[in-house]
Amino acid sequence: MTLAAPSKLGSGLVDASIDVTGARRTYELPDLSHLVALHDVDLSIESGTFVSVIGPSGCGKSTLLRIIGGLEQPDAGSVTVCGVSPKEAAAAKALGFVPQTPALLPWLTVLKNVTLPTKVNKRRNRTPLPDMEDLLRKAGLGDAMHKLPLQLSGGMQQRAAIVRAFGLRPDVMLMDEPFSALDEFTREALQEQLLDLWEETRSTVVFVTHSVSEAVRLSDRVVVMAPRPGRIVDVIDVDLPRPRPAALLESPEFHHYEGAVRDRLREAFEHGSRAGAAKGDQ
Ligand SMILES: Nc1ncnc2c1ncn2[C@@H]1O[C@H](COP(=O)(O)OP(=O)(O)OP(=O)(O)O)[C@@H](O)[C@H]1O
Repeated sequence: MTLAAPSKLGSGLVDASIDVTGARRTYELPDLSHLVALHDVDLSIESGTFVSVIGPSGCGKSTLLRIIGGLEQPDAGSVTVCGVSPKEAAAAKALGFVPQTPALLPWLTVLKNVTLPTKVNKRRNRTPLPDMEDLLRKAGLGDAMHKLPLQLSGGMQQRAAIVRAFGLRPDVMLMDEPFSALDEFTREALQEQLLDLWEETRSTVVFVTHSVSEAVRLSDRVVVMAPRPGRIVDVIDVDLPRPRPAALLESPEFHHYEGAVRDRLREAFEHGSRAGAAKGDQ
């Protein structure tokens, strides 16, 4: 399903697309050998699309996310976000980031945590910011907004972190395994809330995950990566209707896409193991 792009971006930039062309990232290791974390990666993401990135551990998912976010530079190739360099996009406050752990400030209430970035970040040409209390209520945190993070479960803290990130109305949202520490049911509930928030904001999302069902449920497209060297081996379009309630996970159509992603992922794992064995890895 192709989603309509927002008519005007909050950051004032033109179009919330992402273009990665021929990106390569090599790390020098302590023994002076080189590890190719990303090898000639090409990826085009249309504005307003939800894209998941999945692949075996060490295949370069987080490296790709960091490069898109401007936190690392590729050794070769180019990256544009909203038509400009990642650093320019970050400076225009077009980028949002949700890490694996919520990283809330422990001495501030949930409400103060989520409103702090909107007070700190001065933005030009921005569309009005959402009512954060309303967003917290929609995320099921209505009764928790005046509590401190330590009084909340891990799932509630991560929900607050997601509200905080979406509250800035970023044009592009980068999410690095935000639900990895949560149990399956909390995870499913948060997927639903994330989709609700995304329906409102229509940010372009790049979401790193190890879960096949999570990738299929959330995404318009699933990018499958393989390691040694880190690269994209397939991009699978998920043509399922939205909204996608939990009941959809039981449907034959959903299982079809899960099977397709799992097959490609299995190949990526097998290739990674062969390449590792050839190099003498354990
Ligand atoms: N700063 C660094 N210095 C050296 N090697 C690095 C560095 N950052 C990442 N790597 C290596 O690059 C490869 C890709 O790492 P990356 O974290 O992008 O993988 P990933 O797919 O996100 O893994 P995971 O699923 O385990 O989080 C890995 O082999 C990792 O050890």
